[in-house]
Amino acid sequence: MNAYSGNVKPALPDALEAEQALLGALMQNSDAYWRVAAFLKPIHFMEDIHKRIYETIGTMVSQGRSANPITLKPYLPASEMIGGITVAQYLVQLVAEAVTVINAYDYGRAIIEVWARSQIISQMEDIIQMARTMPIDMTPEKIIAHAAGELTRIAQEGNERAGSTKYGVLLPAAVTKAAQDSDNTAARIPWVLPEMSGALGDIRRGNLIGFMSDSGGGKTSLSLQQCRFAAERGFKSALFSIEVTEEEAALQAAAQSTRISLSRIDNYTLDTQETANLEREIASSTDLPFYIVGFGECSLSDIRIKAEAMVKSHGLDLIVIDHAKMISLPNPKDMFAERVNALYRGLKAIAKNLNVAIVILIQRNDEWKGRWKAGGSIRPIMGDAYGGSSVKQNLDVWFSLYRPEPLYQELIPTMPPERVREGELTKKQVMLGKLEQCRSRAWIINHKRRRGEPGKSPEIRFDGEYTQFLSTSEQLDEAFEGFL
Ligand SMILES: Nc1ncnc2c1ncn2[C@@H]1O[C@H](COP(=O)(O)OP(=O)(O)OP(=O)(O)O)[C@@H](O)[C@H]1O
Repeated sequence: MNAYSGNVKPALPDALEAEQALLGALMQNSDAYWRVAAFLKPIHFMEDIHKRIYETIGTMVSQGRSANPITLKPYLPASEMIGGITVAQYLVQLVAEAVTVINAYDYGRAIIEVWARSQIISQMEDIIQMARTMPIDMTPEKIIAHAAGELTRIAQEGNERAGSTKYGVLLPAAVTKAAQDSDNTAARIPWVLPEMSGALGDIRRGNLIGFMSDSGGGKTSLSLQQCRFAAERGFKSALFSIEVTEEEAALQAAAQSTRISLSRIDNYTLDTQETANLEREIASSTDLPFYIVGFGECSLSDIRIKAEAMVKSHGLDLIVIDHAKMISLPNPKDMFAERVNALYRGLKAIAKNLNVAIVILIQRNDEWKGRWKAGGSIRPIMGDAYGGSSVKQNLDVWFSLYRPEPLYQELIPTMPPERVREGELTKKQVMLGKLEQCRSRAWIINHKRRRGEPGKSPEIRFDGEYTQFLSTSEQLDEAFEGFL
């Protein structure tokens, strides 16, 4: 291929072809990006236009979009000329001449090796120059230290690029990091309720956490509590609210922390004491790093842009997104399940790239009603998720908030009258008994925990007046679990 010869240094001629072959392969099959993404960065490319193309491909693929000459064109200087053709024509040519996507990893390795060689050469030229001229503020020791530092930097890229560091090299670093993290309380964000930390472990940066419940189950309520709780401990937290307005969310958070009835705040029918408490809450929340970000209908890339801007401007530790069903799905031509998976993959990529924890709220579907009619349990299972249980693979932690009270309240009026023998209870009476048993009770059901034991289902409390979840030390015992 000779459409674009660029300014490759004669001593290192092979990078250009590898760069072209890799970009062509990535535009043929965007999934191949993940074979190189862990070690290859735009700066490793020699050609400036290749850096831009690779960076743009990375952004699009991370958002779950496919990257090809058509979709990339608006983000590149398409009409600019290179080697006698436009950038748009060059993209098409790269795809047409791509040999295979199977070798994407090898092309990536070839690119970074040429990068490392050129870095070594240029560092050595600087060192030689420094040793020859010996500037006034330099000593041989300083030159050696500088050279060692630069070579170590290049070598570290080498380790990363291999993507296959030896166990014996990796282990000491992993042990040191685990020890540092265990001492470093700033590395992990605690859950608002100790029962949740016990069942789910602390919240870790870079993780994508799925939080499922029925509509009205309490996702928004618990999320507001969580964000405020984390912010009080210095973790910068944001609720990306797609469903409720910023003002509604703020009032609900205030009801929780002041324990003023939410309906009284909503209607502003407050007594003097409540007004004073609300004023105190306003004063004490001024410096709290708790952000409520209102969205209309939005896409994954809207979320990425907002999150990135917030990370850059004031830093961010935790983002809760309310909720998955409100985000428009990428890749309209694909099957539904594949599109939902692309959404979760994109969210995971944002969490990892920005080093923030993301909690995505997941609406539970109504399939439990069919199970109940067939005599089954109404407890949430993974298949109840919007998008199905396959979303599990992109989640580091996945739990349900199970609050049976509103579910029984919904079912009981639908039950037909029934004749029973004297002394026996109708099914409706049995259900009413269950409803009484689960008033103000809720459970955290752990579906998946990448690091730790799954399977715990601790009980918590819900106080509807303030839409506030509270701690309890009780566990869901076997007998009660069967009963529900
Ligand atoms: N402004 C309010 N006034 C009174 N009760 C409220 C208010 N907002 C929420 N609630 C109640 O709090 C409970 C939990 O609601 P929440 O909005 O947290 O659930 P959710 O899981 O986020 O629901 P959805 O998915 O439908 O948004 C529900 O029973 C709801 O009726």
